[in-house]
Amino acid sequence: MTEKALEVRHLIKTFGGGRSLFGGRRHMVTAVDRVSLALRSGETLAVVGESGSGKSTLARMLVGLEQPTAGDMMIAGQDAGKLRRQGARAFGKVVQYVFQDPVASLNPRKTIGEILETPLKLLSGYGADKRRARMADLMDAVQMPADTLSRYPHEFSGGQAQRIAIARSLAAEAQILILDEPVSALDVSVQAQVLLLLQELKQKFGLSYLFISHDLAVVEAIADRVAVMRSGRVVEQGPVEALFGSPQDAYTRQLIGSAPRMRRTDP
Ligand SMILES: Nc1ncnc2c1ncn2[C@@H]1O[C@H](COP(=O)(O)OP(=O)(O)OP(=O)(O)O)[C@@H](O)[C@H]1O
Repeated sequence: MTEKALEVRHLIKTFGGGRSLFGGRRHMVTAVDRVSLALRSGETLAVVGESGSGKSTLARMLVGLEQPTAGDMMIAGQDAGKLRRQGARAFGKVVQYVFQDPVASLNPRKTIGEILETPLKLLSGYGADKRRARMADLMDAVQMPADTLSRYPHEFSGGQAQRIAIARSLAAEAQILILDEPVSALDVSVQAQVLLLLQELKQKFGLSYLFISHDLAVVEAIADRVAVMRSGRVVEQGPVEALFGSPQDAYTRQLIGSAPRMRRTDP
């Protein structure tokens, strides 16, 4: 893999503008405003900021759920748009997205085995026996029992469901994960366990994480570097110790000042 897992340059996304049905001007929102940042291979880059600062829009553009208004996006050294045009298979083998609400992200009508089967069929090209073995390995990797595969999403707690969603994101053997508030819906004690699991998986499989969060305690526990967003802009970025130790920007200082702390979860 190239040195940079992800890179965006001067990325802009505006919503609205133009004329409404009734002829009035629609209010324009610049959700992402000339953002430049890079996720290096093997690191966790946290993007942090209050609600509405543009974090999710940034993540959604990277995986093609939103189209940028302007700017460049590179994924594993390739233009993101070009990579996506190669199809879901090519794209899914490079980058995966993990959602905030794990239970809602799993199809309630399918067993966990069926849920994992879909990306394995689409992305791995393995036969049935190999797929079964791979599913058992994935459950093992996320520390869930093998009988998980025959059960349904509603049978699991939020933390267990997020482990399963993480297993699904690993099925394609993509090395870049975009984690959009992956522990925000979980209790604090469960958050710590899932963060520890993410750290272990990152080391084991050589993953790179773009970790979106509004929670500085979580970010301090998991990130190598942090980018702070406010009103669509990156106001400060740097290594986690430097950013928390001596924040340069007034807004970063204010965010840190009002946040509870959490211990780091290095395995
Ligand atoms: N589809 C959309 N149409 C119009 N405005 C949007 C759309 N999506 C996001 N926005 C606006 O863009 C801005 C950034 O939103 P975004 O969801 O990216 O922020 P966020 O930091 O992820 O917040 P949250 O943590 O609440 O999700 C907000 O002002 C939001 O209202």
